[in-house]
Amino acid sequence: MDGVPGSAWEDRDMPEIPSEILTLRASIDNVDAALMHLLAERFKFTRRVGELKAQGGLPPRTPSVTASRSRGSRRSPTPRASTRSSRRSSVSSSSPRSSGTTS
Ligand SMILES: C=C(O[C@@H]1C=C(C(=O)O)C=C[C@H]1O)C(=O)O
Repeated sequence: MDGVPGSAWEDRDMPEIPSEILTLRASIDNVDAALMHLLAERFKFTRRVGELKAQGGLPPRTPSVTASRSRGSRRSPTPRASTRSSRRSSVSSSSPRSSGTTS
């Protein structure tokens, strides 16, 4: 790989890594872990939605829901099916600190 731009440096050629880079790498690892946790939580919720849809004879995909989600809209297209209290408990149950062993 000699002479290839961007190729890995040999360890012996590597200058000392500034401590700020080490700190930033640790922060990046923490963010990655949090993202993984959130994606796992999200998957639990969408899987449960899928189970409930299958039980209720609903189609697996609801285009209006996924479209409003990708626009960043928090408003449910089916407000009669949502309540404030259930929403609040859903949010709190997805906190990384409170649900490390709920999988
Ligand atoms: C969450 C809903 O639908 C689900 C949402 C998905 C998503 O956002 O990735 C995927 C599958 C759907 O079953 C819903 O209809 O409320």
